Amino acid sequence: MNAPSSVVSAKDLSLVFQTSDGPVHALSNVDLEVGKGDFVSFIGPSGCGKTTFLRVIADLEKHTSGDITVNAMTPENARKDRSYGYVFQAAALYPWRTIEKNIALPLEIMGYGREEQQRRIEETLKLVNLTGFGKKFPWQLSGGMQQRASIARALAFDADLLLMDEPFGALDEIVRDHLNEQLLKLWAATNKTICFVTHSIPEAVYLSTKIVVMSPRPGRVTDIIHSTLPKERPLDIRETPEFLEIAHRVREGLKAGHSYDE
Ligand SMILES: Nc1ncnc2c1ncn2[C@@H]1O[C@H](COP(=O)(O)OP(=O)(O)OP(=O)(O)O)[C@@H](O)[C@H]1O
Repeated sequence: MNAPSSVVSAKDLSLVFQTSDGPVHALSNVDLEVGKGDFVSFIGPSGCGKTTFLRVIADLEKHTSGDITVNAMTPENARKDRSYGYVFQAAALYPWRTIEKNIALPLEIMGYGREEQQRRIEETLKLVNLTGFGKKFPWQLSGGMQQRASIARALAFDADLLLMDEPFGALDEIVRDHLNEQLLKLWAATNKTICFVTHSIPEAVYLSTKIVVMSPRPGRVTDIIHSTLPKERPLDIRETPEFLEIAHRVREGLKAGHSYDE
C-alpha cells in the first residue's frame, strides 16, 4: 500500500533497454517512496539510471516490470493530469521567444486565457527573482538566469511535483551556490515535492531531505539517506560536522557502488 502522502511510489521497478549490443539494465529492482514536500536527490556515476528514473516518473519511458505510481496514478495519467513540471539539464528555452513567451508556451498549449497567463508569468518570474526580465530574449540573460527562467516555466502551471535533471550542472560554482540557495527558498515557500538529479555530493547534501545513492550496471539504489539537517540552511551549513558526516556517507555509498563493477 502507498503511504497516503506518497507522491512517487516505486516498487521493484526495473527497466531494460533492448539495444543492438544486448539488453541494458538501466533500472533494477528499485524501491522508493517520495513523500509530499520531500526534496529527493539522486546521485551516482554516469549511467546509473538517474535520468531514466525521472523519465519513468514523467511517462517519457515505460518500465519493464514492477510498479510505479505518481500522485497515486499511473505515470501516463499523472502526465495527462499535468502532475509535474520538468527542468532539463540545459535551459532549453526557445531563442526566438522572449522569456515571458517561453513561460507562456505550456500555458498556451493548456488553453489558459491571456490574463491568467500573464498572472502566472509574473508570479513565477517573481519566485525565481526575474521580475522585469520577461521581455528579454534568452541570449540577453546569463546562464544562471536562463536556468531560472526554465524553472519559472516548469513552475508556471503550478504542479506539485518538480522533476529537475542536473539543472545547474553547467554553471560555475558561485552561481550554482546562489541558485541552490534560491531553490531551497522556493521549495520552502511553495511546498513542492522535488526530485533532483545531480553529480555533486555537496549539492545533494545541501538541498535534500532524502538522498538516493545509485550505482550502474545494473542501475540500482544502494543507499537512501534521510537528512538530519534543519530545513533552514544557510550556505555555511556545509562546514558543519553534521553536513560533513552525511557527505561522508554519500561518498562511501558511491565508492561501494564502484567496487561492485570491478
Ligand atoms: N533510449 C535508450 N536506449 C538504450 N539505452 C539507454 C537509453 N537511455 C538510456 N540508456 C542507457 O541506460 C543507462 C542509464 O542511463 P541514464 O541516462 O538514466 O543514466 P544517468 O545516471 O542519468 O547518467 P548521466 O549521469 O550520464 O546522465 C545507461 O547505460 C544508458 O546508456
